[in-house]
Amino acid sequence: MSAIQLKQIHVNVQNKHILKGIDLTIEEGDFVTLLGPSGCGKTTLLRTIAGLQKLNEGTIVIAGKEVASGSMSFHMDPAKRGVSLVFQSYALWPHMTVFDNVAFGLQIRKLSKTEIRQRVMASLEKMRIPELAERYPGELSGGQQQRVAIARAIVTSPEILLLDEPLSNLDAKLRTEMRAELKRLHSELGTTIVYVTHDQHEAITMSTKVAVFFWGELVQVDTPRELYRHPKTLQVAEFMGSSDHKLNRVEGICRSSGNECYICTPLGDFRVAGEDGYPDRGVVMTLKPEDIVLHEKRMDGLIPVKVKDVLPSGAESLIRIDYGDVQLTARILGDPEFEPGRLLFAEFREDRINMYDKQTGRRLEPVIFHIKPAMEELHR
Ligand SMILES: Nc1ncnc2c1ncn2[C@@H]1O[C@H](COP(=O)(O)OP(=O)(O)OP(=O)(O)O)[C@@H](O)[C@H]1O
Repeated sequence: MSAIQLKQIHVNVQNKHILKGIDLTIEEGDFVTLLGPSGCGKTTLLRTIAGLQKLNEGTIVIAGKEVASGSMSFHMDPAKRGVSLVFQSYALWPHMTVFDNVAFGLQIRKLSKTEIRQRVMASLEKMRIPELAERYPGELSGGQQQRVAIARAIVTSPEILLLDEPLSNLDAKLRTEMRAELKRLHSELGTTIVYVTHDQHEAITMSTKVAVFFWGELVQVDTPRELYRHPKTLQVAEFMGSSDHKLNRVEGICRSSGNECYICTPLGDFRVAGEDGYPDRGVVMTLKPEDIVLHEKRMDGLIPVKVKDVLPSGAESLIRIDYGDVQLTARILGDPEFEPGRLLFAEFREDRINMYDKQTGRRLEPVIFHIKPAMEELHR
């Protein structure tokens, strides 16, 4: 049985159409991240699943039970949905100790004192903070407060945990640490997690599936690997590539030659399969900086490039290179001392290249990534 099924969800907030027909199925035990730029509707969707926001159209089914329906004007109380929500702002009670903050959800369920104590301490241990039980939130760091907020959310053993940008107030080091903690927690508890973030790296690191949003519409739902390697549209590719290093983007055109069709780009010509109805259309080729390998020695099949500059950032460097009028960025390990103007030889990882229809932004497939051998001469 699926943990959550969203069917054609439409939500208006203050007469603004925020969610526009969301269809999404989340399986039991999944860690699904809702990813998208600020304002695209991620939080609104999470609040709609939790029951804090009413929907206008569509249905939500949680663990086989319908909890909201636009057509029936049905809206189940948030407390009855079996979900627990952790907010970006922690929302801890400042006048209560950590123990009491975590115990709150159990006390209103009228459990015995012994059981409450045992469950609260187990939950604090899961978050590795049992020693903080008697402290007040004001005496804790941001990272510790976040752990308390998560301990409070898991103490009631919810089937589903909803997390709204829970790491955004933490510094970079703590964020990395908490990502690992959340991943561990997910595998230990087996709880279904729905996580909201606008951080691509965070989404790729933790999730079993990522749902990418733009302006209230879902554009791609995929495993992190598939999303990273094969973004379905140019918009998704550019959003995924914008987190740390700029995506290389090279324009080309599709041309027929006899029975074959080629995508001609300044970097070479790629033979296309299954796109014979495609001639003379504009194409955008994308390649990540890490998928360009730079060699110091000339070898067959490599493209000569000139170093523009080197941007070191500790363990790795970005090398900006020129090939004729085309400017590219390569990302390599280490801190090489390449002078501007130095000649290097670039190799493109062909299996990592994606091609998109320039007009519609849709990814072209299948494309056979076979560069014409004559390309170096052709494009000089
Ligand atoms: N209470 C509200 N009143 C008016 N507009 C709202 C309200 N809540 C959200 N919105 C609007 O709905 C849209 C989606 O907001 P939402 O918070 O869901 O986006 P988000 O993707 O989570 O963004 P962020 O990453 O910045 O939190 C935004 O344009 C926002 O301005």
